[in-house]
Amino acid sequence: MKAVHFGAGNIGRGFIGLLLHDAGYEVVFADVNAELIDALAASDHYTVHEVGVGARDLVVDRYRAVNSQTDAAALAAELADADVLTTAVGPNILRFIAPHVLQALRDRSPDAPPLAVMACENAIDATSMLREETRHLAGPDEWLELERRAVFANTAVDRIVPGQPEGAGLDVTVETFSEWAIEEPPFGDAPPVIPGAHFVDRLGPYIERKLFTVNTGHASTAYFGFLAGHERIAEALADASVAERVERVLHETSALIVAKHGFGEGEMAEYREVILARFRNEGLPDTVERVGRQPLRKLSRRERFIAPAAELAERGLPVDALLAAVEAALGFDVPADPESVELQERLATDAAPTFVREVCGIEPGHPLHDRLVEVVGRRTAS
Ligand SMILES: NC(=O)C1=CN([C@@H]2O[C@H](COP(=O)(O)OP(=O)(O)OC[C@H]3O[C@@H](n4cnc5c(N)ncnc54)[C@H](O)[C@@H]3O)[C@@H](O)[C@H]2O)C=CC1
Ligand SMILES: O=P(O)(O)OC[C@H]1O[C@](O)(CO)[C@@H](O)[C@@H]1O
Repeated sequence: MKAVHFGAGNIGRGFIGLLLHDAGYEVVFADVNAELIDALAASDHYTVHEVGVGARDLVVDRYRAVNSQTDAAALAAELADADVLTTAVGPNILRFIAPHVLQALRDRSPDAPPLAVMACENAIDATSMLREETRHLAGPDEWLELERRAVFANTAVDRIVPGQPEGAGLDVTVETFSEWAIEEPPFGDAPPVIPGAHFVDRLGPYIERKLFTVNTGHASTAYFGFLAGHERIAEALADASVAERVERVLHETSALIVAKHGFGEGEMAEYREVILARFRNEGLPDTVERVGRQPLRKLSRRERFIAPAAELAERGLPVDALLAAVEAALGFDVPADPESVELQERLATDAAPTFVREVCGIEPGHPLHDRLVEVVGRRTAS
């Protein structure tokens, strides 16, 4: 069994690559980072170091590595007979993976079992996004033939993998917790066997609960923490004023998850506690700058702040804490993060309604619109 995994970064090596390896797959890492690919190609194993209760050191071996930018032939050869294709590259990068998926399907024997394609990104319906990009490249006639050669399944991935310390090499430090939920129905009665993952009938409730709790909570901690002058996430949450604002945000998003998906209030309270304890893990050298990275993506319509706030506003439920987190996100000024630089430039030039429409995707007339314009207007120059 072979899996080609795009993105040999933190989640790629520290989570998805590890679980595929443990499931018995020969893993082929594909990445555009030449230094990383060369290091992987020159090595025969790396170690995933867990930190937290019950931590273990886990060895990953039997992998190969291909530079997907410069070695198209080797990549195509690996993909042609792969069983599984996964990604952990970032949602904005999926469009660059689509040509490889298309090539893989063109080269695949029509008689081979379908390729299982699973995008493992922090985004709702990331695999569907990848499928749509691929379909678009193929055109309608060819797609009719090619789509039978793959199964596209959405997934939700949860494991905190911080930036790695200098000198760590290929080894990755991760938290002990991990969850990889995969929607089962697209596979019919033949889902791939990945013991570390779990298959669910409906992914929607899981991914929304995860994104609007783990990711909303983490990003809120990062933005409130950044403004309060903290460097690390654990340190930010030790600040009572940050923790209190994060908890208020999560009470709001939990109200949506309870109302929309039927999770119990008690169950959500426990879920929040587990998550906040994960963020407080002192063993994770996680920074507010990493967790707050790419603020424009995080402020977009289907993401962790605007999506729950919009739905709460539509239901007439409170959004004050979420709006406070949005305001904090607008103050994320990190010169090393290109999206943060663009954010600050837009705040200096855009009128608030323009920003709200173009960045947050909220149109006039939406119940969130006027309050969001007011919040953004406090940060814009005009
Ligand atoms: N780090 C974390 O704690 C978690 C991250 N995620 C998600 O996983 C995804 C990856 O995140 P990380 O691993 O943290 O990022 P990362 O930056 O460590 O890794 C991303 C990798 O993708 C590679 N890449 C970029 N463009 C590429 C391309 N065109 N083709 C092939 N590879 C390419 C980069 O070179 C890099 O090695 C993101 O969607 C993130 O939201 C999800 C859960 C947890
Ligand atoms: O690129 P993003 O969306 O910030 O993804 C990384 C986030 O995902 C998480 O691991 C949660 O699963 C957080 O640690 C981290 O903030």
